[in-house]
Amino acid sequence: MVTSDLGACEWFVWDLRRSGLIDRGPLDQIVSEFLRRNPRAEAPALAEFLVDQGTLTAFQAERILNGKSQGLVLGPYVLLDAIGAGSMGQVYKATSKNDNNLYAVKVLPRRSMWNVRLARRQVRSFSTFSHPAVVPFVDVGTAGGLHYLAWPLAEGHTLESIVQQQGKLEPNLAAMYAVQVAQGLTLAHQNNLFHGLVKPSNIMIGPDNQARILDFGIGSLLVENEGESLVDTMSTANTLTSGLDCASPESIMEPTNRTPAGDQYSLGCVLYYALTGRVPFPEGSAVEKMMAHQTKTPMPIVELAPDVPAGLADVVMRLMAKTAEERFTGCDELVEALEPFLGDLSRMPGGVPNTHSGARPGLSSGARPGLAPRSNHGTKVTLPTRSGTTGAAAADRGRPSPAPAAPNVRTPNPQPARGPSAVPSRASFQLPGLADEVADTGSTARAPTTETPRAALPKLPTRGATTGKPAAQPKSPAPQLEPVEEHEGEEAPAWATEAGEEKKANTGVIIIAVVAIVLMVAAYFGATMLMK
Ligand SMILES: Nc1ncnc2c1ncn2[C@@H]1O[C@H](COP(=O)(O)OP(=O)(O)OP(=O)(O)O)[C@@H](O)[C@H]1O
Repeated sequence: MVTSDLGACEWFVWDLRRSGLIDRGPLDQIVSEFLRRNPRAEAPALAEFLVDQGTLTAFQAERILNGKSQGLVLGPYVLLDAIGAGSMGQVYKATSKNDNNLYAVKVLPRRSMWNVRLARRQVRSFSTFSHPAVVPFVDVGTAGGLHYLAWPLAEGHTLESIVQQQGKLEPNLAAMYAVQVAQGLTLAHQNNLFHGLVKPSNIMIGPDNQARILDFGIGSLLVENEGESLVDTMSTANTLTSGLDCASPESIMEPTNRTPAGDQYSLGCVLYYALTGRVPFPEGSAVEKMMAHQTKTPMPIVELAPDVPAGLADVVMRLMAKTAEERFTGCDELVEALEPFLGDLSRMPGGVPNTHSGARPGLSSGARPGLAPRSNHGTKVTLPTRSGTTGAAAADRGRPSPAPAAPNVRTPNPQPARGPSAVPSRASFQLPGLADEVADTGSTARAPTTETPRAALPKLPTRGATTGKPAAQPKSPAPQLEPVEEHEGEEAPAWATEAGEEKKANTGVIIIAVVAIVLMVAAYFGATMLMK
């Protein structure tokens, strides 16, 4: 097809070709067929047609209509949708051309400092073991000036969102999730990997009721130091601040001091949150929270949740001991300590996962072929085998439904048709119903996740609405990285650099705030020491 045949759709088709989403032959075939039947069609109509018949996802179509055709293919990953924005960057749902599995791909803003060699070493570490509770860090790369990290896509809802919506959990359910996480951590620790950022938003509860630890690998990379860290200091500061509610005292004093014992402390905070519906130190500024982790005892669990067994509350307090020596000798000992509180889990909706199974039903990508079998890591808990999976929670995270795609079209399309669009302009186009769903990488707003909509959350046993304060403080918008390193010869996708200028001013303020926080903490402890 020659360009002149494309009419008003010309720019869109050119951008689509440039995006790399679809091979040119099949694309031209589909477009010429569409224009033969709709000779006066504008770009939005063509985009809608491509979405309807499964060639593009709504996310991809909107990007291209808005002139953001680059960066939709990163290495082997074809971005399908935006999942959410964290402190380091934007996370996308993607499919890999290598294996057609679904992945969560975290894209760092352009020019952020990067040490791919260290990250690749991390990836190799995760290839040596496998556990149902560990979502492994499987890939890193750089494409089109952007750095990306990949994990298999985990289905379900984060523990944070479940507690925010449904309130504190039944003690035995909270204990079960803690056991699952502790089992995963045990194996990771045995493989010389710690997490470093354990918190409720990093625990995904699958439709099979299996807890899965997200973001494995990031914490280690933040503390790696071979002259340069993985990411620039702004990214590190953002990530550390976002994890403050569950940060261990020692990691607050020295951010590179992240250890298995620190993971225990953080898991203690997570368990406290699940049992009470609030984090241990919900009040105050970042500095006050940092000090509270150092010096204060959280409100007793029994005051917030009288039905939590005293022994279980004791386990949480031991996990949250101020010094590493006072905590458990390891997460395997923790599993043993939690075992008596599992109670009768067989009546749980959706059943209970068989924690001894190597299968990973809630991971979209499944187990990686060639992984070593899961080692015996001293787990003594035997939970009843689950009788069935509700599956409801997986609805919007599932694989793309087979689409009537054109032959040889590379990208499967999981998006249903969204109805007619009346918005003709390239600059403002948004497919109906998606107006606020997609955030730019450069945006400071936290985009919604692809979690099942709140109304459709699986009904987990809880103890009614949370009393007192809200279950979790709404997170402040994630500040973005200041570009610190120019990668010569790499073309930056437009969508990755937009709004960068606007954020430079904010970054300066954030740096000053971080420095001020550190100085205040130092001054506080200096004064305390002097008074003693
Ligand atoms: N492997 C994964 N599978 C499914 N969803 C994921 C995966 N990893 C991350 N997500 C989701 O992507 C979104 C953004 O994650 P990200 O880790 O960047 O931010 P966060 O954990 O919410 O915050 P922070 O960056 O402060 O830790 C979250 O909703 C998270 O649940």
